[in-house]
Amino acid sequence: MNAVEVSNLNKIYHEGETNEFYALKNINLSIKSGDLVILKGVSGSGKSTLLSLIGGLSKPSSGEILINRQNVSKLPDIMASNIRHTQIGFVFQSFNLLEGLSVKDNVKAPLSILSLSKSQTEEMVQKAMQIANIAHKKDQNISSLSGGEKQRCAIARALVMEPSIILADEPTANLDKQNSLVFIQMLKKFKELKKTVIVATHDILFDDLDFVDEIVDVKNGEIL
Ligand SMILES: Nc1ncnc2c1ncn2[C@@H]1O[C@H](COP(=O)(O)OP(=O)(O)OP(=O)(O)O)[C@@H](O)[C@H]1O
Repeated sequence: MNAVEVSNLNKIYHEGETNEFYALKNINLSIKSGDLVILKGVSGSGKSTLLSLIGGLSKPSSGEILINRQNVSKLPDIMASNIRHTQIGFVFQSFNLLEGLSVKDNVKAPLSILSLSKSQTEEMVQKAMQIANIAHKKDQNISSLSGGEKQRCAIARALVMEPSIILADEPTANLDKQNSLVFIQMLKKFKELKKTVIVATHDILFDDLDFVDEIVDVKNGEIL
C-alpha cells in the first residue's frame, strides 16, 4: 500500500500577481508504507514546500495528495487537519517546542485533543520519550536542553500520537555531526516501527545510507 500519493501537484506563490512563482511544478510521487525516502535538493528547490503540502500545513494550487488512501486535498479543512494530527508526525529543524515547559509537557501537548485517562496519557508520553531516548530528561525545562536533546524531545512529540507517517524538514540543520549521526540511527528505529518517513535535507550525511529506500532529487520545484 502507498502511504503517500502525490499527483500533478503544483504550488504557486503570489498566484495571479505579477510576481507569481511556481515553487512546485507538476509533482508526482508515490511512497510505499514503511519506506524511508530522502527528498534531496539545494536550498530553495522546493523540499519544504512539498513536505508542508504533504503534511497539510499548506494548500496546493492544484493537484491531489492521498494520505493512507484518503484524498486530503478534497476534504474539508477540519477533516484534513484531523488526518494530519492523527496520522502524521512532524520534526522541524527549529524544533518548534514550547520553551518554559518541561519535556514531558511538550510531548504531552498533542494528546490534549483526545479524551484519554491520565494513566493512558502518561503511558503514551512515556513510550514516545523512551523511543526518542529523552525519558531521562522528562522534568527538565526545554530552555535548558542541548540542541540534540531538544530534537529528541521534538521526535518524542512527533511520535506520541503514534502516527504512521513522519515528516522531517532539515532535521540535522541545527545539530553537530555527532547528534546528526544519532538522528540517523533514530531513522533505523522508525523503520523497525514500520513508520513511513520522509526527510527533506541537503545534508550529505544522508547520502549512501544502506537502509534508505529512495532518494528523490528536487530541483527548481521539479522532481528529477
Ligand atoms: N510564502 C512564500 N511566498 C513566496 N515564495 C515562497 C514562499 N515560501 C517559499 N517560497 C519560495 O519557494 C521556493 C521553494 O522554497 P522551499 O522552502 O520549499 O525550499 P527548500 O528546498 O525547502 O529550501 P531550504 O533547504 O532552504 O529550506 C523558494 O524559492 C522560496 O523562496
